[in-house]
Amino acid sequence: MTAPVVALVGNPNAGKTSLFNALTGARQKVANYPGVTVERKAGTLTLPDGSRAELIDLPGAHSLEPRSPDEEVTRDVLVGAYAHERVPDAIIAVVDATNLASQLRFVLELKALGRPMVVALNMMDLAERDGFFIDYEALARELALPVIPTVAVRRRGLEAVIAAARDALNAAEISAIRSADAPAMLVEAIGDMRGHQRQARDIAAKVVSGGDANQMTRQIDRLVLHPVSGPVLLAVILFLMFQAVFAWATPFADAIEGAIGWAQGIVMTSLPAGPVRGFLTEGLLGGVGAVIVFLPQIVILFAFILVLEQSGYMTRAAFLMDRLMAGVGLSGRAFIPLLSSFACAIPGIMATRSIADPKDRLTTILIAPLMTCSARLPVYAVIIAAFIPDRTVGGLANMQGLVLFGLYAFGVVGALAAAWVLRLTVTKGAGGGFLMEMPKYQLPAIRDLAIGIWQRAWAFLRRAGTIILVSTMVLWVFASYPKAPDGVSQVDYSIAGRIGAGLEVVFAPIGFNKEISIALVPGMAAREVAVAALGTVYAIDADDEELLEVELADRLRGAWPLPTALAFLAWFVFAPQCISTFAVTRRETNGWRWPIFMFSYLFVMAYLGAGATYWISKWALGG
Ligand SMILES: Nc1nc2c(ncn2[C@@H]2O[C@H](COP(=O)(O)OP(=O)(O)OP(=O)(O)O)[C@@H](O)[C@H]2O)c(=O)[nH]1
Ligand SMILES: [Mg+2]
Repeated sequence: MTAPVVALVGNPNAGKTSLFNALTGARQKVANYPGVTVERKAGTLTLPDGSRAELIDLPGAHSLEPRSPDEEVTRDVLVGAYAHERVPDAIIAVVDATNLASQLRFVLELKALGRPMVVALNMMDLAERDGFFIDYEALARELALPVIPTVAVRRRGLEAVIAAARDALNAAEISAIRSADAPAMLVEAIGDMRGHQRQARDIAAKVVSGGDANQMTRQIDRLVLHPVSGPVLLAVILFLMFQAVFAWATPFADAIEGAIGWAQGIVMTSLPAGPVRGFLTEGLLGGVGAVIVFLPQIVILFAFILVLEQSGYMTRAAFLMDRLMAGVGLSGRAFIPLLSSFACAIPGIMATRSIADPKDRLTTILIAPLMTCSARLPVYAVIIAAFIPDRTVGGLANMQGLVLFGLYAFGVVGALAAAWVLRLTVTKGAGGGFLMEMPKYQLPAIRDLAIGIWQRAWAFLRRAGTIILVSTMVLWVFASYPKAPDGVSQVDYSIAGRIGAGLEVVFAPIGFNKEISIALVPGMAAREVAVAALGTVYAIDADDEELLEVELADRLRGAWPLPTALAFLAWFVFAPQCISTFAVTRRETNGWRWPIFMFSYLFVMAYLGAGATYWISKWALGG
């Protein structure tokens, strides 16, 4: 017999994924805002008798009538709309105990599907904190379902949930359920929306007493959402974040840099000159090493983002930005996907599945790459370190941090401008309103934070060890051969140099030299590769001593005029993203049309942006 399938279903942000992770040992993304999970995820649940079940985590939904692509997934899984997938044999309905009154309706709807079901009354700790008293035994009687109080993040109530799920599976004649006509049950389940609503209200009135939903949350929000103090607070938080990225990272980055230099020294003294030594010092340590130096900055940036996500602040930021976003025809819903794009555009584009309106969603997908993904941080950081003085301005702000903040801001402004134009042309249509429940505030759990940071750091290092390493290796070969005769620059003479010379024709008008033109190509594989590529290209043309003594930033400072450096930064603010972004755009929009459009418009924006930066700064500097 195949293992039975159990699905976790419930309203957004009720704690389904937290429960899923606790029950299966998975580490799927959990965050304190609705719409985190947008696809079906499966794991294995071990039942008390040692047998196994497949546990499925689903996107949050409000009902079986989907309002957005992610809610559609939930409905389709429940009714078995996917040919290759079995209808779940049992449902664990996850309910946020502090929002029982509004979430019970969905539970009643699910119950009408006629599948064996267990209710996990989650977030009981918060219900207690807010002074609710919930008579869950009475609730079980009213629903005629087992109700288990749980605290997913403290692993409370897990055994009871598993036991109840097993009982539900055992009691049911599974084969009979499997053959039941799920779509017909669905029609019936949705049919009685009004009745469910009334019944939900009646039940909640009977079993919930006391409690002031979210009193603390309301008090904090008075400050955080205030028309004046709200935006000020948001600006302060963002300012601190970018300052910290430079200020706190420096000692760690210096240590990593030191270690790389030390390793280069060892390789040089212990290996004879030749391709192996060349690759190790110029490609691996000079190239990939130049990227790894930015690990501390990535970690700091993510620590900030994770704390903001977990605390519940992110949705408030979305709310504060809503006016601005509505002004360019975006819905407030677009905020979270755009915010995720600061990590990487790929999860950002996936997160647009929680946007109901198709044109709204398409616009958000198209502008997501303009949000500065973390892969661009190394690019910005190396140029800033080389060209922007490490000075304090106005007594408290570090200039490098300010410039970094400015670059992120440019990306956002570019995105808003692009959205505005798109909304008037290609994705014309009415914008949606702001429909998003505000999550309760919570202190982030240290363990979750640590896991989140570790996952990001590890993902970065893995990229360095795979895609960045391979691209750098290829580039090193192309830039090292054929061998140049004495007195001729190796890079100029190499294959990469000749390709670069060809590209330079295109890029010279915006101030780019041959080395930059070479670096842009592998930079398409992953942004950081541009840094690795510059590291490698300049290392190949440096002699041994120079390689050991001079850091990449200093080498760039010697080689580039300031307008070129600024144009290079501007290019990366707008430039078409990596190949993976186009691949995911193709998947989410079902075709090549939109990814090609995306590439083209970003290319034009980057070219014009970099060109304008180059010529204006050249003129301003009197060149
Ligand atoms: N205090 C407390 N917090 C919880 C509990 N369960 C989940 N959380 C928190 O609630 C937030 C939402 O949890 P998720 O597991 O992402 O919720 P979800 O139902 O999967 O949300 P979507 O995927 O957006 O539908 C996170 O910040 C969790 O840390 C709980 O029992 N008690
Ligand atoms: Mg989830």
